[in-house]
Amino acid sequence: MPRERFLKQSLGSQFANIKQARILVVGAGGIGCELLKNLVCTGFGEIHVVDLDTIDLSNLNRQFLFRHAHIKKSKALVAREAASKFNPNVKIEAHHANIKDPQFNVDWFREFVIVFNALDNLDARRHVNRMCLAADVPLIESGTTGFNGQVQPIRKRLTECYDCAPKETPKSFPVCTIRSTPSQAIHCIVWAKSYLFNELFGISEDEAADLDHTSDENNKEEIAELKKEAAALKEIRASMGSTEFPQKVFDKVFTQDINRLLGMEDMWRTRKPPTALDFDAVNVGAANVDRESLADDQKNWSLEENFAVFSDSLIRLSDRLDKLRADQETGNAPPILTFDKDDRDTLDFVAAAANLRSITFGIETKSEFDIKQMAGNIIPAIATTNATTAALCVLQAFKIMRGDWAKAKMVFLTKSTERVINKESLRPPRPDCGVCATAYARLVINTDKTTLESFVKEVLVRKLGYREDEVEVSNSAGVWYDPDMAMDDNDNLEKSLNDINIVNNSTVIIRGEGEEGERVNLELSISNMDLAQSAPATTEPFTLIPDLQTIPKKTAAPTAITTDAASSNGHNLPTRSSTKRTAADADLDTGEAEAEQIAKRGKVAEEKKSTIVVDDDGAIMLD
Ligand SMILES: Nc1ncnc2c1ncn2[C@@H]1O[C@H](COP(=O)(O)OP(=O)(O)OP(=O)(O)O)[C@@H](O)[C@H]1O
Ligand SMILES: [Zn+2]
Repeated sequence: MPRERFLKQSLGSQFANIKQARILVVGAGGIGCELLKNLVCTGFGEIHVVDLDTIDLSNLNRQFLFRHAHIKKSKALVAREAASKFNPNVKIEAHHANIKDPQFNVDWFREFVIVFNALDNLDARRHVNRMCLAADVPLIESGTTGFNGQVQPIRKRLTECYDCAPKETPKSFPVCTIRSTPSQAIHCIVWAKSYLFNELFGISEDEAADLDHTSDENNKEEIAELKKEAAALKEIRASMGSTEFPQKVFDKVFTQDINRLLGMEDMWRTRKPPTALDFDAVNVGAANVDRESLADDQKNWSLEENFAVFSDSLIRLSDRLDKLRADQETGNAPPILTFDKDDRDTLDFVAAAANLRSITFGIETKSEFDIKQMAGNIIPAIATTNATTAALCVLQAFKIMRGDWAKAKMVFLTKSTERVINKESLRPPRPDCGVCATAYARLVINTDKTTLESFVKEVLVRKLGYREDEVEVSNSAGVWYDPDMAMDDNDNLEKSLNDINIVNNSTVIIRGEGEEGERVNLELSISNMDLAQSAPATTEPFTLIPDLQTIPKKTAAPTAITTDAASSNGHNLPTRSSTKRTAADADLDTGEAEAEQIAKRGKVAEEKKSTIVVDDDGAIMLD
């Protein structure tokens, strides 16, 4: 069959392995669709794809496995149907589910040769990272933001895991900035979306993720006032549906609250004070607004136009909530509305309210189009970036399938006039990573005579400094001791290590805390003292090799770097290393080292100023 012949020609002896391989793709979105197509065309034997979502109109421009007729259908199931047409020899299993669901347990992960992440959020990425570490399966992590893409191969013990490097988390804003002293359009957008919208139609502001309450303690008085303001707004919510409702809301947030703030003179010593708006004055002007012109979402609306959209969307949303209430079955929680950038009514309200607030604070207003990007944390997803990143994932997978981890690389795609694709060598695991760090030692001990109790008390507590009530002992047969099994009623304590499968040449995992906090995991390889030929002479009933005194402490999962909420869509690319690396270390060097590498690769085409390098994994780099 020609398809197989071509694949054999391009992949050589590796094709047989690829044909047998069972792999997992998590996410069937922008990268996932491209990846699935590549993997299917490459002939991977069995591909599982997991996605929890359904297809949306806005996915169709880049998630090319989906068509208009598929809107509202499961991404995973449609992706399977569409991708299997590329190569009927490949078995594709689709799971319309959350990868965090319990059926996708460690044993399930263990069945795959490689796992590919094609996700869009930190939480799911972290989960898959942990599962792959636990199952000891290689993971190829990938992500894109606009023109930037990144691919990171991850292997337990060998490379950094996803959590070894700090990750960007969406920025949150101090409550006082949002509620009292905005100075940028984004502050007013967050106010409209997370405060005003939620107080009127949703759940209270305390739940909003983009509000940071850490400095509340230092601003106790102002926070108390703000709580009163919110309570007064809740009372106004009760008059929803009445003809006075829009004016009541407007008066409250654009007149009374602003006047209260103006009364706090200290606040405006170094800042430009706001100007309260007057409902009647603006209302008169709004009568002449040409409603047709408001359809243009790239235009900056005037004060009156914002007012018209504000009042109109307020009525539309109130009617919707009223209808939901009327249709509600008794006994259920009261219905609420949630902001959705693609929901015209909610977007109109947030855009107009944000702009009216900007006007009161003398901040430049934004078009509805811009506000949609900022409120929805949208970064344009670029089909070409996704396609290139997916292709780079497969190239890394080939190396991993060959077991050639020395050649596997972290790959970066950037919008650059120099080199578009850059690579870095993979780094070893961070020794104190809260997720993947593990300490290793050999324990020579008499497994017939030592009981679990003396193992915990002598080796773990006395020798290694673990706390008896904070340590867990497990091996492939299960957990034998953990803090919830109190010393007194753990039936295993009297058993010998042999009896609980802690035998010669087996591995025991220790997790837990010492006096100074949580320790990285400890993996002990057991040698039975009677059988161990090299057992050193000792007065102790056991020997640790090396003679560990303590186990390093875990650090918290690093999330130190934050990014503007308006410029992150949760793709959350790990940042490219800023540390200088030696020529031998990195593949990015210029000068002699690079010339040597290029010469080695041997396939250099030079044309005036530009250089094309065909890398050993087939990637073409354009200088
Ligand atoms: N926990 C999870 N389990 C399974 N699939 C997930 C999980 N979290 C995210 N996904 C899926 O990962 C995919 C990521 O794709 P992508 O980044 O293109 O996002 P999108 O939601 O399709 O598009 P956009 O966010 O740009 O509108 C999505 O299809 C999403 O449903
Ligand atoms: Zn790690």
